[in-house]
Amino acid sequence: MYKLELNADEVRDIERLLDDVEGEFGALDTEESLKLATLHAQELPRDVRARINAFRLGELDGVLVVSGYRVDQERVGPTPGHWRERPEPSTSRREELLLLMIGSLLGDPFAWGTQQDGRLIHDVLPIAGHENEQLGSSSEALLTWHTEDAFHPLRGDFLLLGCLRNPYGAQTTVGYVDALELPESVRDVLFEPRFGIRPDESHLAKNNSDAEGKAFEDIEEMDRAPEPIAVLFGDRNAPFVRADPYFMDVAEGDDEARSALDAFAKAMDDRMFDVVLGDGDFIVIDNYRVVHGRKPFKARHDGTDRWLKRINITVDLRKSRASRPARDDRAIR
Ligand SMILES: O=C(O)CCC(=O)C(=O)O
Ligand SMILES: [Fe+2]
Repeated sequence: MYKLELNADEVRDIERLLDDVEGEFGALDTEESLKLATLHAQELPRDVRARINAFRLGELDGVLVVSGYRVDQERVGPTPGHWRERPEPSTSRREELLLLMIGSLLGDPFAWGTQQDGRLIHDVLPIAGHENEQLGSSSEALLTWHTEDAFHPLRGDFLLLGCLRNPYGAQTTVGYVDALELPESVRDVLFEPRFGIRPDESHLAKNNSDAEGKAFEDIEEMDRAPEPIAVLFGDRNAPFVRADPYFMDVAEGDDEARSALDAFAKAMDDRMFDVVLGDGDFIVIDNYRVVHGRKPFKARHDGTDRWLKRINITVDLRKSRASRPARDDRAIR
């Protein structure tokens, strides 16, 4: 993990930049705002930009934590009980803007029409009733490690989380695929398209307000008949990963693929480590090189719970153009 600890000058410069530009933005999830965020990202401190660029190019390892930014807890106010109930206008606009600017140094933010009602900026917080689900909004269940949106060919290249608060130190888990020592025979099988990944539950109709339309039909189809894909791809010696074992299957009778997947999952389980995000920490996860999850914790549901902001970043918006209704619509539908 690469830790970028902002020094006092950098924190001051970032605060000033936010002060100077915040007023130029209307709603943050418009094309206009995203364009502006890309421009203003170039005014972040030089060393911060240099490190994020090195990260983008894969020079650093696949997890970057930027810390030192301070969150005004009073301004942010109580953690909502549901992502639908987040304050409007947002009380954490500055943090959302900083998240978008960091993301803009890596690529372009995009949304899913089938997740959190198509919002660009997600709220990750414990929801009463979801305690034991395989969802970011669970708490008492282990959120098993995964590639973000592993089931989808248009999944993000990078995942960014900005931590507003985490009073009880709930642990995010992270694991590097290139740290795994796998027998050659297992590696061979993992490079073959013999694994199906079903959509995780955040994309299901029941977890969205309005679940009509083609996008949800596509999700249903991916759930019914997931396309066989390879778990490892790219360079044989430093492979990329695409996996979400909780939602994975192999063809009936393909015992070789089943045992390769089990060996892979076991090797990854053994190498996962914890990252506790603190107030004002921003974590960037390379969604091709690293898997992530979250350990169980006890939610309070009293306005003091852990609260993260989340965005997905693609390095090539054009890949999803046919799945977005308009050039300036960032949601895959
Ligand atoms: O809560 C966390 O630390 C991570 C949750 C997660 O998997 C996600 O937000 O994609
Ligand atoms: Fe995730």
